[in-house]
Amino acid sequence: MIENKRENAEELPFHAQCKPPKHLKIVEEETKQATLPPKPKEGATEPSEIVMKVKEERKPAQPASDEEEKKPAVPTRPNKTLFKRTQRAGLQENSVLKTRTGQLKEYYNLGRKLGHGQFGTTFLCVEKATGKEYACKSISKEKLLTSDEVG
Ligand SMILES: Nc1ncnc2c1ncn2[C@@H]1O[C@H](COP(=O)(O)OP(=O)(O)OP(=O)(O)O)[C@@H](O)[C@H]1O
Repeated sequence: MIENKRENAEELPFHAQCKPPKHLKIVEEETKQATLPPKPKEGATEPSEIVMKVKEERKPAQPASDEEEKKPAVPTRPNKTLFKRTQRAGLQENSVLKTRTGQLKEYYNLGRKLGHGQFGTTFLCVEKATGKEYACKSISKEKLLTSDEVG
């Protein structure tokens, strides 16, 4: 069939005959890469159809490898950590005193509960030495940001 076409092609105008042989070479290379079973060369008369079949067979095989490659690139976890940060008190670890100050109750008398917020509870407390009143807010350590999270 091909040879017949080529013979006929020589009789036709020159510009109409150059392209078909080039397409046939490209299609044969792609079918080999896809390890398709050898097909009769009768399909060679319609190279565009063969190309479509090769692409369709590669699609189901590629999503698995694509997902593996995309997994580390997809920034889903950073978004989750950002979401967690908004749930925290916003206090940084290094804003907490490093030195021991003694027991709170050693210096203050804890009074009634004034109220509570999202991150902790606030109590009235009175300084023993001066009798001055303060609001003392108790925050869970889990609500504090670590230095890693601040970066
Ligand atoms: N100095 C204060 N005097 C009197 N009441 C106070 C004082 N500070 C806090 N309170 C009471 O305690 C409640 C909780 O205070 P807090 O500072 O924890 O509120 P918040 O900022 O909404 O908390 P969060 O930041 O954890 O959501 C307040 O709504 C208020 O009623």
